Amino acid sequence: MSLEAWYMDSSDEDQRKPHKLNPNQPVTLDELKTLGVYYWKLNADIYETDPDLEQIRKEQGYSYMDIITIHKDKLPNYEEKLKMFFEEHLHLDDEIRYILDGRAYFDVRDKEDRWIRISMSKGDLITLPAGIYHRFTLDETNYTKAMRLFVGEPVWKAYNRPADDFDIRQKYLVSLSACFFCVLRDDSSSYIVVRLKRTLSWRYCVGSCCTRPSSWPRDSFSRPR
Ligand SMILES: CSCCC(=O)/C(O)=C/O
Ligand SMILES: [Fe+2]
Ligand code: NI
Repeated sequence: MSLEAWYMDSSDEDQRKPHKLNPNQPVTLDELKTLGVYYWKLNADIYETDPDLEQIRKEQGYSYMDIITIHKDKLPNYEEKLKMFFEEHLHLDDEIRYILDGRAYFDVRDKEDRWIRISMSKGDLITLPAGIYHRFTLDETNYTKAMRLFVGEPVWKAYNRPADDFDIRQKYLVSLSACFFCVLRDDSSSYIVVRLKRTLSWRYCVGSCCTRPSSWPRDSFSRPR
């Protein structure tokens, strides 16, 4: 099964509840991709030897890895950390998390500043771009075990909102706007537009709109660095 995401209600009830709207307003992987959020499904039963995970780590340069267990009996300063994780914040680097067991929610802001809740369970690997406002919470099962990946030495520092003056935040906002060729591409599938897109946009666009080379599978969410 694929990952599930939805727009959140605005109730102050327990953060661990799903907080779906009524009726539910789902968010697709393609919509998440336009925010710079990428997703892979892996086999977490074989994470120690998984060639697919190895390939992602190699391609994306995720040289650092550790495992965090978030449970009241396992994580020192559990309550304090959960509170910190649920404060709206950004990081200067991508946040890459692979759920090995249990469940959790990542909430991200969309372009209109609405909260999207991403439900993560065993086998889900997600990347949140540097500069995106987000937060994390356990769900009502109160347990998850996650692999944390990082390019180079990890920097865990979180900057709580407001952090709009940070360069990384401004860069992220720029990356949200689609380039001319991508707008053209989405409006037309004619041969000439597809050719234009292939020859120009991937080379020059800095946006999250055109980050997938044609050789990559349609359902792959990998992106070149
Ligand atoms: C599943 S790891 C804990 C959450 C975290 O590290 C973080 O930065 C949330 O935004
Ligand atoms: Fe683009
Ligand atoms: Ni974070």
